[in-house]
Parts: sequence; structure tokens; C-alpha cells
Amino acid sequence: MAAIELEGLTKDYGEVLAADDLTFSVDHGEIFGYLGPNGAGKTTTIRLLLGFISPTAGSATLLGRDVRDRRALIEAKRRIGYLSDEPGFDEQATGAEILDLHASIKGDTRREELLESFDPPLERRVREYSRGNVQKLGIVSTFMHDPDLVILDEPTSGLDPLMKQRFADFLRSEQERGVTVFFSSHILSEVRRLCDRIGIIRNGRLVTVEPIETLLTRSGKVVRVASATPIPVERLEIDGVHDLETGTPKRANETVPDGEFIECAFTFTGDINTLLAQLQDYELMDVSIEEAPLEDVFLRFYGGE
Ligand SMILES: Nc1ncnc2c1ncn2[C@@H]1O[C@H](COP(=O)(O)OP(=O)(O)OP(=O)(O)O)[C@@H](O)[C@H]1O
Repeated sequence: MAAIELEGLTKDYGEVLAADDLTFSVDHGEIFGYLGPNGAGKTTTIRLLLGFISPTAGSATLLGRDVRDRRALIEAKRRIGYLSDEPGFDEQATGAEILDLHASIKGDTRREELLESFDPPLERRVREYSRGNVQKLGIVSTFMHDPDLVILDEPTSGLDPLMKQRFADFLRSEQERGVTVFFSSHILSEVRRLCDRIGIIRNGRLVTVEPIETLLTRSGKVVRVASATPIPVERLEIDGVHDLETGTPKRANETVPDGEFIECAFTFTGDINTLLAQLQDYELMDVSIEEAPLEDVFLRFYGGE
């Protein structure tokens, strides 16, 4: 049985269908990214899974336990870690007191080890914490009882780049220990670095569940080219070039003939070697190839709104 299974899971708020007939599963030992723009339904899905809200229809299991069965869910939660997108820690308590409280409820086998990597100022009150320190405290409290499954809602928000990297490395090492990770994000690059598979949700509906490699191949790259000499547009009439924008910067002191450009940007889903071969005869000053923004992925493959 999978670590997480959703079957037609639905939450209808009346005005908003926040989760609409969601069906997918997450395997044991997998890092699964749950991706979607603001308001897509990520937090609603997580709150349904953890039994904080009841589904209007459908069902789900966590570690084989039906999340609609309160007793079964409490049992499962001993082996689950959860990090909220807004950890609502008691502002008056110190970090150490918060961890003591969590330890008394769930157990505490890894606090010291976790604090070596994620080190919030434990003696200070939470109300004095920065957003990043709240998040570090959240990470320690989520993992301190050594869960088999963790559900993380936007876990890197507030972390600086160094901490983000440390957290990514940590999740990977947890995966090697057999832990299943389900985390939501709206940042494609973050999901890309970490996940085996992703699910994309939009307007409460699951748009796709697929291996990250498949998504990246389909979403393409944003390519920008600056050339010292004009390039005919037809050099870019090859498979995989989309949304080509060409231009001539004001600083250019040479006139660029019609049908040619010295700067351009486009989305590219083709073979990068083919592209470079098309441009090899020109004196390129700069070529940048970046991941397409998540918004472009949505617009290109799932229909924009
Ligand atoms: N208690 C509620 N009552 C009514 N509508 C709600 C409630 N909670 C969430 N919604 C709506 O459900 C939709 C999904 O919200 P949700 O918080 O799940 O999105 P999200 O993907 O987590 O977004 P974000 O990335 O901004 O956190 C939104 O339109 C939201 O306004």
C-alpha cells in the first residue's frame, strides 16, 4: 500500500471548490512535490489529509489509515511529521519550551541532532523570532520524533538560501533512510531539485501527476541570446522555439536589417545542441538558458486563464 492515497477527495466550500475529486498516491520512500499557484488548493489538500477538515466527498489514507477515522488517524500520526505553512507556535513560549511540549506529545529521539543543522535561538521567546527562525523551529519539531512520513506545507518559506540548501540535503538524506516526503511549493526550481514526482494542482483540480523529468522536458527553458552581429530570424525557425521576442537595444550603433536581430528571448523545448548549431556562425556575447517560470509551464501546457 502507498504511503498516501487519495481517492476522489473533494472539499466544497460553497463558493469555492478548493479540492475537486483528487485521486493520486505517493509511494513509500518517495519525495513528492505538490505544486500550484497561490490559492490552488495545496493547503486544503494537506488539511484534508491530516483530518483538520472533513472532505465533502471521497477518501484518503495516510500510512494505510483512513483519514476520516479519527482514531486510526491519531494512530498514524505517531509516525507522521507535519509542518504547517504558518506554524502557530505560542508566541510567549521559548523555542525550548515549544520543543519540550512537542516532545511530550510525540516523543523526541532526534532533537539534538536536528538542532545541529537547524539552530533557532532556543532561549528566546517565539515572538522575537524572525520568520526563518520560526521555520527552523518548525523543522526540528516536525522531525524530532523520527517520523516515517512527513507532510510539509511550503517548508522553505523564510529560509535563507544557505538554509534552503541545507534543508534540501537533509530531505534527501531522510529519503535515503526510507522516509516519505510530501511537500507543497509554488517554486518550480525548488521542487525540481528535490522531487521524484510532482502533482500539479490548479483551481482545486489535479492537472497532472508525473515524474519531474517529464515535466521539465515539456516545460522547456527560457533562452536569451545577445549577439555582436545581426542574426537572421530564420536561424531560429527550428522545432521547439516558442514565443520568440527579438529586439535591438538602444545602445547598438549599427543598423539591424529587417528580419534580423541582435538580442532575443524565447522558450525552448527542443534539443539544445541543435539550437547551438544554428547559432554557431555568429559572434555571441551572451547566452543564458534558464528554467521556464512556473507560470509559463501552466500557460503552455495546461491552458492559461
Ligand atoms: N475555510 C475556507 N472557506 C472558504 N474558502 C476557503 C477556505 N480555505 C480555503 N479556501 C479557498 O480555497 C482555495 C484554495 O485555498 P488553499 O489555501 O488550499 O490554496 P493554496 O494552494 O494552499 O494557496 P497558497 O499557496 O496561497 O497557500 C482558495 O480559493 C481559498 O480562498
